[in-house]
Amino acid sequence: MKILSSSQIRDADKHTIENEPIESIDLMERASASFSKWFIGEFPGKCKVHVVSGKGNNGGDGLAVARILKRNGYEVKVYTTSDEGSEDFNINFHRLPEGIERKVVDDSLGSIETGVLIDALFGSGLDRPIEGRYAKIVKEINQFAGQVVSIDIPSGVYADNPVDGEHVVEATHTVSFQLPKLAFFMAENEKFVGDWHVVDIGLDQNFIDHTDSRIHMVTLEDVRSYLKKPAKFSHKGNMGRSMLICGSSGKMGACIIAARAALRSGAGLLTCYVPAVGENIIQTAVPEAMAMVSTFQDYHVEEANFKGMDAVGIGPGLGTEDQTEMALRKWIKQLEVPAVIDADGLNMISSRPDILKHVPEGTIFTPHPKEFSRLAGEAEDSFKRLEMAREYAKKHKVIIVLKGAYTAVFDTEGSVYFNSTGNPGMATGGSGDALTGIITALLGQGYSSKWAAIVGVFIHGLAGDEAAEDLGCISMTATDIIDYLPDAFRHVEMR
Ligand SMILES: NC(=O)C1=CN([C@@H]2O[C@H](COP(=O)(O)OP(=O)(O)OC[C@H]3O[C@@H](n4cnc5c(N)ncnc54)[C@H](OP(=O)(O)O)[C@@H]3O)[C@@H](O)[C@H]2O)[C@@H](O)CC1
Ligand SMILES: Nc1ncnc2c1ncn2[C@@H]1O[C@H](COP(=O)(O)OP(=O)(O)O)[C@@H](O)[C@H]1O
Ligand SMILES: [K+]
Repeated sequence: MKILSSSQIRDADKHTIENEPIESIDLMERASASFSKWFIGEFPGKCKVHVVSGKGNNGGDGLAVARILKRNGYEVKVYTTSDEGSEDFNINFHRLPEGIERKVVDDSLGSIETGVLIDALFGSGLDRPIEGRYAKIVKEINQFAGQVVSIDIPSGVYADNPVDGEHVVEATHTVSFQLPKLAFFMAENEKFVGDWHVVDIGLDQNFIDHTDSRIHMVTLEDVRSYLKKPAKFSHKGNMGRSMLICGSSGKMGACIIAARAALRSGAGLLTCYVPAVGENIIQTAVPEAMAMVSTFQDYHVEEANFKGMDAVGIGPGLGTEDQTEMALRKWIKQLEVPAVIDADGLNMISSRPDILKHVPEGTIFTPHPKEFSRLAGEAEDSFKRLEMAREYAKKHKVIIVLKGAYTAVFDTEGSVYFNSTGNPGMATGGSGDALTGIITALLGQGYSSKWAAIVGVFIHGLAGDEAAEDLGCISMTATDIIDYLPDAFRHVEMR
């Protein structure tokens, strides 16, 4: 699914009006009906609804929603900041039926104690920080004890840019029209956006498909169409010979997690290259994997032999000893197969950036934001980090998997793919190691680097979601994510 900017959505809006054709007021009615349908599903008890409308089209949506909800049996009160506004606002203002209490407010809504509040103050037309009387209204909205539902976008949030004002609505839910907005994927907007939902308002899909956007959200359908089905005559030798270079004294757990995740992701033959301390551990904990053992006891020093491998994963539990760093340099120089580099592997590259020039094109880096800032520098906000990661991936010809609540995969051409699975239960030690194992296994099975990363991240999050459903976010561990990988793969395979 594409993510379009505000101006691209406005173009889609205009195009739909001219080509469907549909009157602008009827498109507003369709959007408001879609919102109302969502609202009625979410709040089936006919609660009291307070609709706060600004004078633009977002406010116009609010007025139409007020009318539709009233018709559906809700007790509705409307607060407008003006009795006149955009053309479609005016039409909907006059369409408000009897029985809806209405109030034109200056800087205060008055006391609102119960019910649900709908925020239709500002939408995608916001072009400056909220101040003055509007700021006071936003303050009151945020003091309201009940749930707040924002139409299209919380008032004060920009779709494509960081928030720049102090006064921003903190919604419980945001119901966005047609597509999600880039702002929803940014960590600092979580408290404004709340849970977000998308409702279809029938904008021209063909126009959207032909609109040039390099920002995507990965859906189940995308992953389904890229998931490789094992061939009938496949055998362990052609399901990928993968190697994980991992482990050091005290960090063998990372290696076990990555190895188990790789095996649950279809790795045909898996070899774990470990320091001597890890031999018994890995052979006992993961009997399906072969062990290649370095001569040194506690950490990696040796040159690994990648001969016959289809894919390599480097990083889980490696540590950052000087000798391991020298070994990493050698491994990278002799890499001839697709590789994923994680954790300490990335930290060593950060401290010795000259290693970067030896990293083959298409290698996957999987940093969390802290590791990314070590690689590329601190970012002021998530929007800037997105641009930095995009530039980094293009410049160094690597795939960046920037991990977080919405993990983003950046390809070498400047496109970014936001993941749509996963949950806070995955914020637990070892879940990144599981991801490295999954991606290594997919690389070994012949997925391109880009799709190994996109599919791997999606499956990893989906396994986390399945685990959370049974075990809850608080108790689940990285091992649980691995245990639910079979469910996740089956879920994607199901047609
Ligand atoms: N295709 C779609 O997605 C569809 C979209 N639709 C809906 O339209 C919404 C966009 O509507 P919109 O363009 O009228 O903008 P909106 O946000 O209501 O603002 C209006 C005015 O507010 C003002 N203003 C701005 N900032 C301000 C500030 N800080 N403080 C004070 N005032 C400020 C500014 O006027 P100014 O004061 O500058 O003259 C601006 O013109 C969209 O979010 C969705 O809900 C649907 O109806 C149909 C299909
Ligand atoms: N709140 C969250 N929602 C969804 N996924 C998350 C969340 N927090 C963490 N994750 C996922 O869990 C993994 C954590 O990886 P990482 O930070 O490397 O942890 P570790 O080093 O402990 O393995 C990433 O894939 C990340 O996307
Ligand atoms: K709004």
